[in-house]
Amino acid sequence: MIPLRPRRSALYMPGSNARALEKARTLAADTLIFDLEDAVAPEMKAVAREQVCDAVRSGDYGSREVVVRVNALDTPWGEADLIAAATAAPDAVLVPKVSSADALVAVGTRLRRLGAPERTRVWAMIETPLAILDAAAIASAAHDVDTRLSCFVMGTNDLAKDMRTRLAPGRATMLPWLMTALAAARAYGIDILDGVYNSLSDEIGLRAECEQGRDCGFDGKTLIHPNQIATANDVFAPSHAEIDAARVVIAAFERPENADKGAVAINGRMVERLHADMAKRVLALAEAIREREASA
Ligand SMILES: CC(C)(COP(=O)(O)OP(=O)(O)OC[C@H]1O[C@@H](n2cnc3c(N)ncnc32)[C@H](O)[C@@H]1OP(=O)(O)O)[C@@H](O)C(=O)NCCC(=O)NCCSC(=O)C[C@H](O)C(=O)O
Ligand SMILES: [Mg+2]
Repeated sequence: MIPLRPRRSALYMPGSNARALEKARTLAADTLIFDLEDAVAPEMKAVAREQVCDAVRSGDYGSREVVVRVNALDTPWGEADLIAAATAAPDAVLVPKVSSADALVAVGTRLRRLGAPERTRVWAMIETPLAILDAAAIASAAHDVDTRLSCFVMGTNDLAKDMRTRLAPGRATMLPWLMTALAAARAYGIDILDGVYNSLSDEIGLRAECEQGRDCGFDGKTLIHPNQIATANDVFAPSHAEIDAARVVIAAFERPENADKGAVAINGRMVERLHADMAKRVLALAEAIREREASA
């Protein structure tokens, strides 16, 4: 089976909030994003950087993936953030407001010169109009090993701001941009996470947006509050019915009588070998989730 990293739920927290960094050690999120950028006031940037790097170095987050969102390199804090992150060595450094592949090359090159270990990957926020227009070129940076690019993260709040778009239920205006970024990510073989849902207590609205994101093809959703984790984990995991159906499809193509067939009928539906590939991915994801939760 293909090894996969579950990223159903990626919880942001302000790096300046020591209580949140502490609490994250016990939360069920697959991914933790320690923010040094927009969630941190300018006068707290240095404190946040130190707290976040101490937290990363503590190694207290078990099987959760740990990501540090730095300030952009062209801000007063970006260089110091990268230096600190390179030493702390999180699973990934998330770069905000990326609008070109060159910006990622600059970050990847800087991380290498700073001696960041290879396992520290680079993730890119897709949250500017230029990033949407040049999404494929930015994603293609994943083929340049120097960039370390392995994941896109949608920044729907910044996108709405820059586009002057209203965030509305159903996200009709946002969908073309979400799907453009998604196609770019898939074309170059990287993961992609959906943007945040700003309401802290509307579980029905959150679930609907998670389901929309899953149906679009996102690997998971970025979150802002612990009470959003269970919903994202539930929606982005294969359901029992999907796991059972995947087993049926795989078994059908393993039968000797189907060895030379490209398509078979199962319960009145055409099933091709591409569906068996999809079914194997469903099982691999379910297994990866089981392993992550077992070692949390
Ligand atoms: C939105 C919040 C400021 C609300 O915080 P608060 O009022 O403290 O919430 P609660 O009292 O309900 O908190 C209950 C307990 O949970 C802990 N908590 C809260 N939020 C988090 C969190 N994100 N991570 C970890 N722990 C959290 C509280 O400490 C309480 O703990 P306890 O003491 O045990 O009771 C707050 O939720 C928050 O700051 N959220 C994250 C904000 C953030 O990081 N924003 C930046 C990313 S969003 C973005 O910019 C995306 C993108 O760039 C774009 O453009 O779209
Ligand atoms: Mg943003």
